[in-house]
Amino acid sequence: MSSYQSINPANNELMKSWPSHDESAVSHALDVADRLFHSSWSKGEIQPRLQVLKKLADLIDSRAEELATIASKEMGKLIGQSRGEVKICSQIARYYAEHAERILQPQAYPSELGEAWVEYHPIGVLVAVEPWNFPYYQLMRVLAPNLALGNPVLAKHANIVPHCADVFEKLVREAGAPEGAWTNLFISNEQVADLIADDRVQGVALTGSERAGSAVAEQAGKYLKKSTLELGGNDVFVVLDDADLDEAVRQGVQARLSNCGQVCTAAKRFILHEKIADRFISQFSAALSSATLGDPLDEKTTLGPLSSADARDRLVKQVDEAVANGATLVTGGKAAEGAGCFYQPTILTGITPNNPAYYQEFFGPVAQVYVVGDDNAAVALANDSHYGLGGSVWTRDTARGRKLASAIETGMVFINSQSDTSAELPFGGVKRSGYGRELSDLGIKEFANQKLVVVAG
Ligand SMILES: NC(=O)C1=CN([C@@H]2O[C@H](COP(=O)(O)OP(=O)(O)OC[C@H]3O[C@@H](n4cnc5c(N)ncnc54)[C@H](O)[C@@H]3O)[C@@H](O)[C@H]2O)C=CC1
Ligand SMILES: CCCCCC(=O)O
Repeated sequence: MSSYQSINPANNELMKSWPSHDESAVSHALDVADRLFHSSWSKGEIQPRLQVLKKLADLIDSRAEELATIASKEMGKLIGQSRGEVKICSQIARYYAEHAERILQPQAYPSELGEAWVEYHPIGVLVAVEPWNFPYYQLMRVLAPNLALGNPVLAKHANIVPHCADVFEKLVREAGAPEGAWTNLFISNEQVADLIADDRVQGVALTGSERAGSAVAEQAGKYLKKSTLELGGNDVFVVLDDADLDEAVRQGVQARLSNCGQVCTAAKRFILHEKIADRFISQFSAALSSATLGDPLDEKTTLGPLSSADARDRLVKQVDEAVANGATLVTGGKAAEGAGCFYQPTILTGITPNNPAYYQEFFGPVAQVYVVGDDNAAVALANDSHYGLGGSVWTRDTARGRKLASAIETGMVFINSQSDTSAELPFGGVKRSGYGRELSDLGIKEFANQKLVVVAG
């Protein structure tokens, strides 16, 4: 039985099983990608590659509804949120089409040795290992900068979103990219490891769990290949005593329930100043528990299913364990009745450091709520985490917000906005949230040979 299956998590319907790629198919894909890297496509003028990105952005826009529906059916994202994901994918393609040539211009380095500059060259074939939660965006974050730079990519997508993986590859080819520029492979973890070990592969980008990140980074390290990791997060949503409470509640609900909470930068730990905590919890709980669970294709639905039965079962176990270890359930706390992988929006309070939940990421509609007495306590709690991805701070005093943003040990902090992403801004974290940055000028240089050239003076 193929390990790549399209199963609708809203009703558990098996829509399609996808055949895996065997050794000869993988070997062929690597041969073609490596030949492409050594061709004028990768090493020549950038503009032909940027034209492909422009065309890709237009194609995505023209097929947005079809693409959004495929994603919502395959991993349960609300149709409106899938439309938003498709939109940002064309934004990323367009951003690099318009800015990559400028970003990759040689950079002068004044030096006593003579005229010196750094050039940016592609390094070769990359492997991309990506998760199901943003089935197109996670692929585009690797494709767009590396197609602009000239690195061919072999992509291994999550096993539960093969239709998204397949349609993405077809779009890239339809946009004019040659065979080998982006190749989707329905392969096993072992086949990924073999690819990373191959001399023709120069790097690997992964987004996913710590478990996957650790395994892939270990293999990359063993074979001295560059890697970037974007892993889990346990991001804080800090509400200070002078915050616009209604706006903080409104965005807090979105930040926890969007994509059924399956977002690495979702608000997961709500840290509330004691002066506003009761009001926030009351409004937040009322709003969360009024979510409309249902088919993600129904515009009236405000909370879809988790991505799979496994994801739902993991969350059930995690919340039960948190309560068994002393957490208080304010609302929710159970899988929803009926078919599909639904889970009730949930709030947990009273989580003490000796509760396993204290350091755990809840990858679903489960909010951990903590109450603190001042800003220093908020920062100390925020930083008491194995993760360091994103976070947000809510206050009417921007200087106060800036101070906390700088003190919180993560890769990204938003003030008076839930975490977000945009092509021109770097994305990534520290600690066990991984390393490296995607998007922006930083993302396109992660897998570039930043070559120094010096003309002796
Ligand atoms: N940072 C993020 O955006 C995401 C984080 N996650 C985290 O991962 C957890 C579990 O979600 P999963 O879908 O199971 O993520 P996962 O980490 O298992 O899957 C991510 C990708 O890595 C691949 N993978 C897993 N183990 C691998 C290995 N040993 N070698 C090569 N490839 C491997 C998977 O097939 C998939 O393509 C979530 O609870 C969440 O904590 C999941 C999705 C996105
Ligand atoms: C809109 C936010 C995108 C987050 C992508 C992630 O979960 O890795």
